[in-house]
Amino acid sequence: MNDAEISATATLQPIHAIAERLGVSAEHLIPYGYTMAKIDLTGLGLTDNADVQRSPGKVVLVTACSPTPAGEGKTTVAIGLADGLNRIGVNTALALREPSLGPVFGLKGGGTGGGYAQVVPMDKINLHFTGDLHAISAAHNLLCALVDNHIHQGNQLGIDPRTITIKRCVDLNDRTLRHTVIGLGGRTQGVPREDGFEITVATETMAIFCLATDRKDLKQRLSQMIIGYTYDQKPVTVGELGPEGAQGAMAVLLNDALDPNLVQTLSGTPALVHGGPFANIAHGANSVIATNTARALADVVITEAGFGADLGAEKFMHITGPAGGFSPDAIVVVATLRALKYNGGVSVDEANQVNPEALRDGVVNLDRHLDHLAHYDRPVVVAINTFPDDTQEEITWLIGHCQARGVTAEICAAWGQGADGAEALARVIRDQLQQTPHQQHRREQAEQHAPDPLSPQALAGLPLQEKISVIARTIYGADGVKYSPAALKQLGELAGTPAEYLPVCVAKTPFSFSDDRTKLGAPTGFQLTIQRVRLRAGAGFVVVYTGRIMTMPGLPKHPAAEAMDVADSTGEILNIF
Ligand SMILES: Nc1ncnc2c1ncn2[C@@H]1O[C@H](COP(=O)(O)OP(=O)(O)O)[C@@H](O)[C@H]1O
Ligand SMILES: O=COP(=O)(O)O
Ligand SMILES: [Mg+2]
Repeated sequence: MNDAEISATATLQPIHAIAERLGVSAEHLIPYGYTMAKIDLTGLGLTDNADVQRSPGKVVLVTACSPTPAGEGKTTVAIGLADGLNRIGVNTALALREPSLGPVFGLKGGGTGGGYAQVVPMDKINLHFTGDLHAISAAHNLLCALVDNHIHQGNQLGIDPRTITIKRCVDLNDRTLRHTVIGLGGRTQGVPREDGFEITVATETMAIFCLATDRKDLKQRLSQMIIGYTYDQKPVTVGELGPEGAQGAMAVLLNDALDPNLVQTLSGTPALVHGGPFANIAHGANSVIATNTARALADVVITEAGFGADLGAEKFMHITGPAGGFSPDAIVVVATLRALKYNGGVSVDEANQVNPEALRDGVVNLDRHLDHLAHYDRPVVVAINTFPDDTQEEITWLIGHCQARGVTAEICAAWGQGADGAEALARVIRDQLQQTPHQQHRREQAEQHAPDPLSPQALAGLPLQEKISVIARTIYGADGVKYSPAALKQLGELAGTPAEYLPVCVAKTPFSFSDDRTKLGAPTGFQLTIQRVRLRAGAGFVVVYTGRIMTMPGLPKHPAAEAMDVADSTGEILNIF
């Protein structure tokens, strides 16, 4: 059976039974059908972030080596690991991102795991779910409309239309919308200007939705969003649009979405699935509201950061965690034989074949990710996500390679076997968590030692260009950083302002440590090229765009949409994966 058939034929528990596993009674649920709900944080008294910090659960971050275009199974392993931990008696919940329709109808497919390690009902979660992505798109597009209306109605703020920094959004891949001209048709049609679209998950509204700790913080962050600059180059914020700003109206559209979504895995593990930025063009983790709600309700929270550790895990450490007040108590790095062989120089199609030489050549990619993660002084475990074609010899070799460098490696067969396939990994993680000092103790320890250059506190103290240099050299293996004239000008405008010490969010290809997607493995002798820089004052970070990265993906030659359909008689969704 395929993922959708496994999901459709599974017996799901009523969502109130899943909530009860977290100690949440039905009165604090906002049902979306029988098997999905939002948790009513206000009713539950969990709206104040401080409530969470009292007795928080431990956090396990799932990251990966550099992936093939199909992805290497972080979501799948995260789900399997959570099922495995519950199976061995550890009270565990998941905190994951919700899928974007871009990949669902494009190349990669859904974001609900796979095989017997899925959050379900997979078709509903991958499509409209509880409407959050639509709400975020509407809130962001309302802001864009209010900005152009302000200019049309006399432009009292003196906004220079050529400097508007926000673009309209849609939660789809559509390259033809990257560059548009709006306001055509004469005096009553608005003021003509260049515009374009970003995919919703790349917008600052999505980033703010995922980094806000509560409703008040959400509105504060929204009000700080910079929408453009005046003719004398002063920043204009959302808070200046209209007498009270536009953040209130945006929050109205986001109000219902802000409560985290609750669903279940095929094994009945509670899963909070909420917010969805990608990790190549945004910060790549689910909402801190979902992670902190899960921390308040479970002993262990398994969460995932997108793409490889050079992207999602780095941003989790330096953006998501500090915003949410948490950091990982353990880190799981998903590795697959196919991804390592792909990094060893074979094509995606050949990567599933036995090829010890390519495996040996490509394992340098995993080694560089492990070198990076060692800087965070957390237990790191390699989870080998096994595929049907994998051979025991190559798996044994990889386990031995990891052990030789002092890193525990364990097989995860959750895709094919569900919780059964993740019990061994779950026992390894349980034992690691029992050994690691909890977050508070670790903070005390950190204060006694000189911080690692990649530690959140050390990196936070550096100005932007030094931050970029540390990340490029220490994580990516670059010899240095090259800036375009535009990037240097934009950095110059931020120098001397509070933005100069904000975290950086690197927008980069996920396939290479460099900004050239063809340089696989562990490339050396390269410069990281920064094309442009954008302040996201509401999200509280500065996005640095490298290489040719785009914030509106295109559809592939044969998008997944081509095979999709609905069964006439039953309305069943067909060929979604
Ligand atoms: N062990 C496996 N065997 C076969 N397919 C897998 C396996 N692990 C993951 N997949 C499939 O690979 C794709 C990517 O998995 P996913 O968990 O979304 O990866 P990531 O979160 O790293 O992008 C999904 O279609 C999933 O069903
Ligand atoms: O942002 C990317 O997420 P995945 O790596 O889970 O596809
Ligand atoms: Mg994923």
